Amino acid sequence: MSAVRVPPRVLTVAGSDSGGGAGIQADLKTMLALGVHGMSVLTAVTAQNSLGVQGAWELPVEAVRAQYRSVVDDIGVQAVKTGMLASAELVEAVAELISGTDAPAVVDPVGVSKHGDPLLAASALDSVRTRLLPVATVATPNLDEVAQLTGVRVESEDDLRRAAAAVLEYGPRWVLIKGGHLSGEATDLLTDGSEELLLRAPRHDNRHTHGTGCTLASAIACGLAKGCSVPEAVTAAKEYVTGAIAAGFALGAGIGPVDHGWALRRDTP
Ligand SMILES: Nc1ncnc2c1ncn2[C@@H]1O[C@H](COP(=O)(O)OP(=O)(O)O)[C@@H](O)[C@H]1O
Ligand SMILES: Cc1ncc(COP(=O)(O)OP(=O)(O)O)c(N)n1
Repeated sequence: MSAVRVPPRVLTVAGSDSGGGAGIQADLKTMLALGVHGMSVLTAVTAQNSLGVQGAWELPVEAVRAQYRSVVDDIGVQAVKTGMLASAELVEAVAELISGTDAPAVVDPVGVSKHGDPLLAASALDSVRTRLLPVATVATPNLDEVAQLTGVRVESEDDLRRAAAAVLEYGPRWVLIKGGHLSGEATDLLTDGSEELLLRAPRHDNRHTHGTGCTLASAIACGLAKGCSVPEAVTAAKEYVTGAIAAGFALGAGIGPVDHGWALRRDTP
């Protein structure tokens, strides 16, 4: 009789993207593609498509707490990933829940969508700095989020180091500064303040990049849940997101999604 295999379990705490390219939908697709059991705590609902965000509604704090407790107290988690948290109240509640959970946390401090639509209230920035970043195993800000959180503007690869140092001041164990919005190669910097890893990938000339940040952060959480070190998990996640961007496809009239299924097709003869 063969033993029943129980896959690692990963929880995403994030908002819904009705268009299926980012948010909870991107996270769960990434988790399926990378062989873990994905679970979700919904924080907000967005009406969203390839053209932008047409509306957003956050959930009550008690609904977020209840979902989290249902999952963690019964099923258990090997890693948690956070995305859109919308308000200071939700940021603080989620930070408190994570601090009481014995699992690594990947914090994607989502601020605005690719189209410039706000996904986090300006009044929540301080809670992200002082409550959420300190409980992160890895924080994954993009360049706009770094500027919002620290005031550091990144225009070159050298600036990535200054940005990373500024984010580490808030207490995450590691920070991955995503250089996807820089010109040239798609270079990200991972550091814990002593070890440093520059992750370079060719820039794909593909406009269908909706959901890149959510996909990368979820893939990191999957690696951590499988027992990888942070540098190993980030290296594998970068390879996954790069492939997903290369295979991104047109949907709607605007920016289409990355292709979460590309690795499944590669791995399935
Ligand atoms: N056109 C691209 N080609 C290759 N990699 C990219 C491209 N755009 C973004 N990336 C990579 O995708 C990941 C997510 O980065 P980014 O798009 O900056 O995040 P966000 O979606 O949070 O704005 C990073 O690893 C970044 O380097
Ligand atoms: C509901 C929701 N959450 C997060 C985002 C931002 O996703 P990201 O992966 O950073 O991708 P872009 O929106 O920048 O393409 C979102 N749009 N919606």
